[in-house]
Amino acid sequence: MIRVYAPASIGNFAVGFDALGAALAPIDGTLLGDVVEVSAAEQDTFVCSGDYAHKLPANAEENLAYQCLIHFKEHVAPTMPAVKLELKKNLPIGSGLGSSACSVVAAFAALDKFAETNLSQEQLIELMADFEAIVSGGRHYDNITPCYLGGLQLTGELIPNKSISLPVDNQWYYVAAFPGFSLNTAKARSVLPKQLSMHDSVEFAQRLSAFSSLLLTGRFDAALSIMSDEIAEPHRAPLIQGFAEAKSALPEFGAEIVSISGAGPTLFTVCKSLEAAQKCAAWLNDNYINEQGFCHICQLDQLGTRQL
Ligand SMILES: Nc1ncnc2c1ncn2[C@@H]1O[C@H](COP(=O)(O)OP(=O)(O)OP(=O)(O)O)[C@@H](O)[C@H]1O
Ligand SMILES: N[C@@H](CCO)C(=O)O
Repeated sequence: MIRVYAPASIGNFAVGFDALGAALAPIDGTLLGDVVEVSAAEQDTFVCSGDYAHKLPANAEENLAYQCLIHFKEHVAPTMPAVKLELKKNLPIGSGLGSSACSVVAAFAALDKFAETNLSQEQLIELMADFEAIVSGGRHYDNITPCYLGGLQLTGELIPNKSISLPVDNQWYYVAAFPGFSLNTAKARSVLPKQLSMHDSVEFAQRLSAFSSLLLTGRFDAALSIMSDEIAEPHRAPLIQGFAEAKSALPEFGAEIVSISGAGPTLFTVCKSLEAAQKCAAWLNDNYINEQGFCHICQLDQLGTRQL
């Protein structure tokens, strides 16, 4: 049997709309992500279990992990014998934590291992991005590649091998707070402007290229000083109850950056010490999340998708 874990991720990472994403590892060792198990069976079987299974359509055909299995059998490994594929759905849907990417990445990585198809990294990433595009209302890689490869990834169609890994300060801590309600990614994309002015396009290019270069040359504080989301956050913040209040309250507790993870409603902070992250997490627990929400202090998951 093959068992694969794929981690949650922060899409956009503030400065890189659709182009920069980071995989998350809670520092308490919690596995914040989906697990897919593939084993031999008499006939193809799909099982969806886990804390958030009941939030997905009851019909297997509408489940992305099952769709990955069908696609894999039809187009990648037609001679693969029958399997049982179980998705343990541990991430909330529409959370901004790359939940659909997690299922897709875990499913294709597990199937590739089980069938020994040895797809190249780029082939797998393309396949994963095709499926992510089905539900999110746009083809973007910023959950797929960090989830698959780990770390912080500068990623997209134009980029050689689809992704370049960027370093971060290993003293940075990230607080990820899911408030407990969902925000559909396609809806959160529909509120964005369809076009950017010349000024905004140039500024976006400058910010992302400078941020990446500063990280690559180890100038981490300078990178933080220009880390802000001028593209998506202003349009999405009004959709997320409590975000504006959190954004103005958290710097007092040591948050260097407060922004939206992916399409939201998960909020993330970057903090330069564990103590600051703990204070931010305490505030978020008291003020941002409801009974269905959760909050984790994280560092980056450098391993990405792996066999358990
Ligand atoms: N295995 C799956 N995991 C997540 N969503 C799935 C899955 N299978 C089908 N879906 C459907 O795909 C849609 C995912 O919606 P959406 O893109 O808003 O969520 P998301 O990927 O969880 O968001 P985010 O990337 O912000 O975490 C939902 O309609 C959900 O029912
Ligand atoms: N970059 C995507 C991530 C979706 O999780 C967006 O912001 O819409």
